[in-house]
Amino acid sequence: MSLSSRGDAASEHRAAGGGRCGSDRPRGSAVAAPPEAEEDPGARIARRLRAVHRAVGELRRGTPVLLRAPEGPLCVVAAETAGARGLGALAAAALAPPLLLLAPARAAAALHRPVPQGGGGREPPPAPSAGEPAGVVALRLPPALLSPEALRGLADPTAEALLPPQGAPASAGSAPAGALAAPELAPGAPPLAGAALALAKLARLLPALLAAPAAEASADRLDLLAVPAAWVLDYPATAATSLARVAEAAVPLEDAPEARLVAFRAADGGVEHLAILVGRPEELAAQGEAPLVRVHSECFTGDLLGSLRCDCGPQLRGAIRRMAAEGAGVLLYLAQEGRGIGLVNKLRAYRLQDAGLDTLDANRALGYGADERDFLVAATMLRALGIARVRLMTNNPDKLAGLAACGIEVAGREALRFEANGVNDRYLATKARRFGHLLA
Ligand SMILES: Nc1nc2c(ncn2[C@@H]2O[C@H](COP(=O)(O)OP(=O)(O)OP(=O)(O)O)[C@@H](O)[C@H]2O)c(=O)[nH]1
Ligand SMILES: [Zn+2]
Repeated sequence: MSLSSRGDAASEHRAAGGGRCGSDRPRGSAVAAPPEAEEDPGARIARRLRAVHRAVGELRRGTPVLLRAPEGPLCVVAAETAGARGLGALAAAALAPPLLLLAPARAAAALHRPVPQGGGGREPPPAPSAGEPAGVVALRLPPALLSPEALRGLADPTAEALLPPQGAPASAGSAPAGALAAPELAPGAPPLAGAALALAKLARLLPALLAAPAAEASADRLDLLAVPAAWVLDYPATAATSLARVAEAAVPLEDAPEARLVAFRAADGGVEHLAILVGRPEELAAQGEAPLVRVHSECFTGDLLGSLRCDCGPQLRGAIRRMAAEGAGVLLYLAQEGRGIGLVNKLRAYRLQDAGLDTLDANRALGYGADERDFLVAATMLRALGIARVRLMTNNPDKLAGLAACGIEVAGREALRFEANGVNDRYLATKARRFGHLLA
């Protein structure tokens, strides 16, 4: 069986960078890591991961963070969570008026017009979005838009429209709203804009941040967390390769009484991923056979609630049943909700889909890539289980390519298709047409 994807239906998503392994970000001077003293490599990795993890927490709390690089720090606060205190701290740190950093699709919506390719951004996008419509766009905001409510409206396409199209009357007799309080395209984005957006994505927030250059001393002066931009960009790959087994127990399942769960955790104590082992797949692997493997991204709505919007629930149960029938298999249950954008953003994407966008364009309208996952996490877990060859249960050619790129030999593909249910028809059709899924 050919493992390559259908040549005639090369998906635009894959052309945009699907199926990679870990970070392939360019290493430019703008994000070079600072020199570090001699340190045990494990301790160094854990320290870097922890620093990024803490920065993620600060953004989620609405507190600014200082991104460090040789060019000088950039102070950023997330548009979604910034309150008056966060904006005050950013203003106190700022050496110049702040800019709003957005993904191109969101910037175009905020400006009510297309943005030039590259959008004035000077830095290539970070790894999770490599190949997506490029760049980060910076907007200048008039003072009226430097409020928490206005920033949330600019960041969130599902928020009530705060800004009528430029020139459209806000209400009878008043001046055009756009003339009073419209964002403007800035000539360029700051050098660390890509790292800023990457940090917001790690926080599973809308990728929209207010950013200003700051002095090094502002970290101490204002008690702000500072983290090297390079560590932010490296976080997904570093976290994935640091995964280690932390717990294991037998968990008999309705469909597979001989099941065990193995939990994996990254060195920063961050998000945990699970392997569900049916039978003894490690023994098959030790004998040189390729066990059945499913790489399943978490879907709270489909897996747990039985949502009809997707096909995740039937795929989860169906894969476990097939493994039980065959006597062995591994299902990796990865904490990659919503193809890596998180549950809150997936709900937002559903709102946009209810308004007419498909699943791919909805992600982009939020400022995310079509698929933010990479499969280094899965490859690391499989290797830790002693499994280097697999028969992969999937319809997604990116998973085949992604695992192979991470050094796992994909000896075969097992389709995992379920009939459309009357609600998910368009979703499945989009997966086939725009992601190149093998659903025919
Ligand atoms: N962003 C977003 N995520 C979705 C949507 N519908 C389902 N998901 C998420 O998509 C992920 C499931 O995708 P998958 O089933 O791995 O895998 P796949 O890419 O479809 O490939 P298969 O292996 O063939 O199933 C889960 O994390 C779901 O939460 C959607 O409309 N938008
Ligand atoms: Zn789902």
